[in-house]
Amino acid sequence: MAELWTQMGSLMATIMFLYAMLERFFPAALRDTLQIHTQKLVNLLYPYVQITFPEFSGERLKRSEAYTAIQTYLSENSSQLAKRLKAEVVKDSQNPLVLSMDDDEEVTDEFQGVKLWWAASKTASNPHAYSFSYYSPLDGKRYFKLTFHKKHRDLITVAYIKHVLEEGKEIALRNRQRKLYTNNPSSGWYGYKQSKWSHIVFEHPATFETLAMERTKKEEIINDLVKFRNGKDYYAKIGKAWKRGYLLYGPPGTGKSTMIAAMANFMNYDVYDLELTAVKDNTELRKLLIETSSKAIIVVEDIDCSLDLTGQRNMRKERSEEEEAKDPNKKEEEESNRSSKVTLSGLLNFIDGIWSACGGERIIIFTTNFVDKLDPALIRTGRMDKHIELSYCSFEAFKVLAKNYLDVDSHHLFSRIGNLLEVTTVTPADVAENLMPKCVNEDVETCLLSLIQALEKKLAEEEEEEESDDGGLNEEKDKEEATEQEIKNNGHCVEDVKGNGFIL
Ligand SMILES: Nc1ncnc2c1ncn2[C@@H]1O[C@H](COP(=O)(O)OP(=O)(O)OP(=O)(O)O)[C@@H](O)[C@H]1O
Ligand SMILES: [Mg+2]
Repeated sequence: MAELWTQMGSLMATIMFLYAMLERFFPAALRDTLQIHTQKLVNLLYPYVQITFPEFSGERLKRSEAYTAIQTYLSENSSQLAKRLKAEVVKDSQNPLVLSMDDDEEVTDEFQGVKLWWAASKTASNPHAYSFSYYSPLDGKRYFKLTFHKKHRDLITVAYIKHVLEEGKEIALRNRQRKLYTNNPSSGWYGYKQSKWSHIVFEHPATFETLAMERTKKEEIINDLVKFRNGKDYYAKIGKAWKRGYLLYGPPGTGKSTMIAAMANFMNYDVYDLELTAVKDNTELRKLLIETSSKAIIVVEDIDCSLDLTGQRNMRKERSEEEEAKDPNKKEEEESNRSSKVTLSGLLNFIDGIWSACGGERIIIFTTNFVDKLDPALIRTGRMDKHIELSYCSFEAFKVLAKNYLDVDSHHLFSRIGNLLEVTTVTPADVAENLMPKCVNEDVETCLLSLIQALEKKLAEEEEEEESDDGGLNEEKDKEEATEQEIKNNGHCVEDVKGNGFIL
């Protein structure tokens, strides 16, 4: 291919030279005719179209998104074909060292049976140019050049370039280092380089495989997520924003937070852990939403506690004057807290208002220990599309934990554990804690026996509790019977303020 270009190049140069000569020595009328014929000759001899994609574009010399996407696409798809590669350290990537083709290198690609050529090039640098900018427009600029036969013009300019840009962005997203974000208090939003969200690298190891849960339930959730991920066109067709809400509910330690991590890992999404109590008002909530990216899970943990802000504020009002005199700054701070209010309607707007559609491909998850406490408006279908209950440890869930912690699929103690799990209410967190070897040499049997011991203890406690509850009931019953008897014997009975019956 390179040789072909060289030959073509010299031929073109010759034609151009002849054309310049003719232009100089021939009259205008003849020149026009010659120009038309020269162009025809050029088209005949050079049937290729070239498109260049410069690295920097626009007045502010912003790095072109198209260039970055093409570079990523070519690194993944064609870099193994290139003979000369360059290695670059890329920030925020899972694989920090990325290989791409070097300057003046060339690779081929194929699209729907059509062959195309990509070349990485750089314009000659101007030694006399002087600019304050590191990427001077006058200096050597990098660009990609795409060459293809003119008969495929429509296919390439529309479908192929779209495919390359989309694929490039998709690869970059796949290879990126995922982040766990948390919202900053708004007092810090306006400082130098301060943003609304702070982040760290998201590295939670939970997966659906390690999640202790019934297999059918797990599969149902996975299928739901897959359907959502592939549903871009479907959501567009039905005119619905591309987002989905999950409500995870259940007692503490049943795996709600673990499931969120497993979902994020499965979907390859970032996680935005929204601390509602740090959000001043509905406007701030909206601003936070706008600054989330797509392919993200927005989480509000313990939604029942987060929304109960008014109660907390009323309590603050009751600070004594003495305390305020001691610390006037604190008073100011509390005043500002008092003025902060995220309302239920603000939260509902956050979930499915008009702004919530920006960005797309987002999952919103609420967690709670007390599903009955939530306002029905918050969790109605359409808002929280799927309600998932995480409950006490079943035998099936135990088997997943045994595999995770002890690497065993079966054991003669399993049936005893199964029987105990049927009659006790113990969380996967408790089971996991007991399965964890306490010392280096602890074997499987010892760990399982320690779990059995813990389960038996829990069962005994529950039985004792039940008995004492029954005892209480019986006591009450006896009291009632005695009162009735007294009435029969002596006359009327009224209750005092403490509820103790006494006889008139
Ligand atoms: N279903 C589960 N599968 C695997 N591990 C679990 C599961 N449930 C709990 N665990 C273990 O217990 C620990 C606590 O679980 P997790 O934080 O997910 O519970 P939670 O339901 O979010 O509790 P809370 O309501 O208190 O926030 C986890 O670190 C994990 O090791
Ligand atoms: Mg949790």
